[in-house]
Amino acid sequence: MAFQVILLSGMIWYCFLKWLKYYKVPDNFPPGPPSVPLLGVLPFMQGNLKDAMQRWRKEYGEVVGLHLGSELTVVLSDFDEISNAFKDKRFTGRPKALTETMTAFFASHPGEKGGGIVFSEGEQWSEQRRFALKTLRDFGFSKKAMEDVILEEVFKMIQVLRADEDSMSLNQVLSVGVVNSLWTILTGQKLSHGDQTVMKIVTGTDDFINNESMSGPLMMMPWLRFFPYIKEKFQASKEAPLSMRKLQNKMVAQHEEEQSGELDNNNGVRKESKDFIDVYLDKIKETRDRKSSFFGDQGRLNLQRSLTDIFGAGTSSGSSMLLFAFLYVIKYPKIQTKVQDELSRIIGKNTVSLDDRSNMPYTDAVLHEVMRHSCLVYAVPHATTEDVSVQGFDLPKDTVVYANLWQVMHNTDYWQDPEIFRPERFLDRDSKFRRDERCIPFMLGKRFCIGQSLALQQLFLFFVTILQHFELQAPGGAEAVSIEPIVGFVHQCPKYSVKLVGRM
Ligand code: HEM
Repeated sequence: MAFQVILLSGMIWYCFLKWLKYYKVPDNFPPGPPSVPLLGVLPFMQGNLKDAMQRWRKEYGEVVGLHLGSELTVVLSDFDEISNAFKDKRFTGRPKALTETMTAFFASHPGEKGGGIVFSEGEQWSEQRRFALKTLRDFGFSKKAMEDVILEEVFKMIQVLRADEDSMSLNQVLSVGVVNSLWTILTGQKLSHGDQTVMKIVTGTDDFINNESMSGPLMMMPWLRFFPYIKEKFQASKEAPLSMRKLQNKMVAQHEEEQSGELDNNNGVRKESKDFIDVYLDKIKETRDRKSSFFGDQGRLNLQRSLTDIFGAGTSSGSSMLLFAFLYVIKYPKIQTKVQDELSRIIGKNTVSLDDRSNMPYTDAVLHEVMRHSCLVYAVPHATTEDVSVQGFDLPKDTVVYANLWQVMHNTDYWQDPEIFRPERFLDRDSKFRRDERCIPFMLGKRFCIGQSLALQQLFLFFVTILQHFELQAPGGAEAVSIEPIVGFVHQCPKYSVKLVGRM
C-alpha cells in the first residue's frame, strides 16, 4: 500500500513537471494540431496514427509538429525531406518512450538495460548494426549461398501444401518457412515444419506489438505499465519474449560447449565459424576494449538483444509481405497468369534460382508493386540526437521524427493512380524492369533495413516456386477478396482463404 502511495505521488509530480514543460513548445517549431498536456494529440486522433498523419499533412503541410503523448514529434511526408533527414547521423535516434516500453518488454529481469540494434542509438547501435550487417552478408545475405537455405524451406512447404490443396490458410505455412530459414541462419539449427515452439513465440511477440500499435498508450506512456491491470497485462505479454530468451540462452550455451569441444579436439584451433552466434561469440572473446558494446556481460546482453531484433524484425515482416503478394495475385488472376507465363518461359519445370530474377522483369515489377501498394511499414519512427533544423524549422534534441512512408509511396503528385495495383509502373517502354527511387519499403538512409537482401531473396524464391507449382484461386471468387490492410504497428495482411490447383 505504502509503495502505491509513493508511486501515486511520484506520478502526480511527474505529470505536473511534464505539464509545465508542455507549454514550452520551442520557438520556431513546425505548425500542427492542438494537444493536451501529457496525452498530446491522442484524444483527438480519431482513429489510427496512419490516417491522422495523412489528415495533418493536408492541413499543415509536409512538415507537421505536434505532441504524441508528451514527446515533441515531427511528421515528415515529403520524399526529399525524408531522404535528407534520414541520411543525416543526427536523425538516427529512436523515440525514448517507445524504446523504454520495448526494452522493458524484451528484458529478462526488471531494470535490464537495453541493447541490440532496433532500439539502441549512438555508438552501441552503430557497432551492433555494422557487425550484424557484415556477419549476415558473410553468410550470404547478398550471395547465392542463401539460396540453398531458403529453397530447402520452400520445398518443405510445397510438400505441406500438396498434402492439403483444398481451401486453406497460407498464413501458418508461410510463417513457418520464413521463421525456419532465419532460425537456421542465426543458430545453425533446422526446425521441423511441425515444430510449434518458435512459432508460438513469434506469434506472442507480434500480438503484443500489433495490439499496442504505434500510437498505443503504452508506446507513448511507458510508465502506464506500473499501474494495476495494465501491469498484469504487460507481465502476461512478456511470456513470449521470456520464452525466446530461454531458448536463445540454450542455443548460446550449446554453441559455447561445441566451441570448447572443438578446441580440445583440434589442438586449440577452431574450425570456420558456422552461424551468427558462432561469429558473435568469437567477437566477444577477442574484444579487450571495456567501452566496446561487445565487451564481457555487455557483449552477452547485446548478443541476446541482437538475436531477438534480427529474428523479430525479420520473421513477421517477411511472411506478411509474402501473404500480401499472394493476396494480390488471387485478387487479380490476370496478373497471376502473366507471372506464370513468364516463369514457364524462363524457368519451365526447373528449380528456380536467384539468377532468374533478372530475366523475369514482369515478376520483378509485380513484387515491387506489392511492396509499394501494401506499404507494410507505413511510418518509421526515429529521433534527433542533437538540435537540428528541417525546412527552416528548429527541432531540439530528442524530437521524435516520423517518416510518413505511406505518403511517399502513395503520393498522387508522383504516382499515377497510386491506389490502383499496376505492376507496369515498374516497367519501361521495352518492358524491362525499372527501379523507382521512391519505392522505399525498407526505408533509406543510415538506419535502412539490414534484412533487405534476404527479404527480397525470400520473396522471389517463395513467390515464384509456389506459382510454378500451383494456381491460386479465391474460394468465394476474386471480387470478394479485400486487399485493405489492417493497421497495427505495421500493416497486416487481411485474412483470406485460398484454393490451390496443382500445375505440375
Ligand atoms: C519485406 C520484409 C521487410 C520489410 C518491408 C522491412 C522494413 C524495414 C523498415 C522500414 C525498417 C526501419 C528502418 C529505419 O528505422 O529507418 C527496418 C528495420 C530493420 N529491419 Fe527490416 N524489413 C523486412 C525484413 C527484414 C528481415 C528479413 C530482417 C532480418 C534479417 C530485418 C531486420 C531489420 C532490422 C534489424 C532493422 C533495424 C535497423 C536499425 O535500427 O538500424 N528486416 N526494416
